[in-house]
Amino acid sequence: MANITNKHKERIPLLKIEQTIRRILPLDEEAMREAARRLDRLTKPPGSLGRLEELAVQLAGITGDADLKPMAKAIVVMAADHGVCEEGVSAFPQEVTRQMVHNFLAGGAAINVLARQTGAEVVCVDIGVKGELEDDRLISRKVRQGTANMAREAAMSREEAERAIEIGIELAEILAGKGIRLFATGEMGIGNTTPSAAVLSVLSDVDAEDAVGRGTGIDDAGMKRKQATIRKAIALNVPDASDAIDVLAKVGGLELAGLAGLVLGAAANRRPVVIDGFISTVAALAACRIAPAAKEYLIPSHLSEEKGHRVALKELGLEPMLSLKMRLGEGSGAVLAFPLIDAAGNVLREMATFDSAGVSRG
Ligand SMILES: O=C(O)c1ccc[n+]([C@@H]2O[C@H](COP(=O)([O-])O)[C@@H](O)[C@H]2O)c1
Ligand SMILES: Cc1cc2nc[nH]c2cc1C
Repeated sequence: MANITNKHKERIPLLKIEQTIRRILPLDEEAMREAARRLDRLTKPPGSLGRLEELAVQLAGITGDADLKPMAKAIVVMAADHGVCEEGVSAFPQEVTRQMVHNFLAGGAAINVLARQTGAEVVCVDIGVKGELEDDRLISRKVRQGTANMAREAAMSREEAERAIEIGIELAEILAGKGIRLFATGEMGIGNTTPSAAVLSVLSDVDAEDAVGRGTGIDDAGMKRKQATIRKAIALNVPDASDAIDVLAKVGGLELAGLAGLVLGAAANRRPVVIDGFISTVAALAACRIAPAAKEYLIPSHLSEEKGHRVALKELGLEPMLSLKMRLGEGSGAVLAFPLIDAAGNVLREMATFDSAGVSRG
């Protein structure tokens, strides 16, 4: 079992994580072969639909069924705060996290607009926002009131990181049980590009400079502070690169751990999960270090402008489908990939074959 030491085996949260890891199976090769055979009978030169064909084969492998059905979709937006904001690493104040949660719930954020356009549900989760949030439409799963400042101490305890992962797993299970067939990762957390860069730096063994970007738009002096803060946090906390849960706990964030759990839960339930920008991709990377088999369940969406995103995608071997100069987060890029994923299913389901249409093969 990947990255699980005996020392922690007795604990209940880890048992849940461990059970989930065991449930993540390789893709169904027979369903993939069947989808590929069908694609080759359709009225087009073989392979001419490129990425759409790859997507169709992957979806068949994930779901175990070459009859691709229309998919109910949900974007899970995990919101949390970051003690490291004390170091002056974001262009925006911390209270924007809570304010944006209200905006998500009221339906006024970019993710709400884009989700409506694709008929997808936005599920907003408080996994660690500072302050109280009372709203029936919010999924309240606060693990703690934001992380601690990782430049001074561990961002959270191992138990808290495990709890956040478990919350992500549980949400995937609940939503899958309610008929959701396609997941997307989304997040909101002022300051979260800093822990994301720290986690990436440790997991991919790259220098802070290559992992760090401007986030919400910090200036050059802020960039230098970000790099120095990440180096300091890593030197102080000494995260174990071979143990992604340790890395998430020491220099990560609650929404990062929650999204890692969502990826694991989606994969264990044989559901594809569309990965948004920088923060989401780092969370997916952590999930794949916990359970390498989860990788096959990931669908990349866009290339974020955030500098470290390329590094994180490369580490996962993922090639984004869109490049829109976006750097918003919230799941906005992932949702924009939904029509492409639907298109893959539609061509497999609806296109005529050479035989049925009376078209000659080459
Ligand atoms: O998804 C991305 O690639 C992305 C890139 C830059 C910023 N963000 C969003 O901006 C916030 C983090 O930026 P910062 O500067 O506060 O670390 C957080 O709420 C993210 O959703 C998101
Ligand atoms: C306004 C605002 C909206 C966001 N959405 C995701 N991250 C964000 C950061 C800010 C600052």
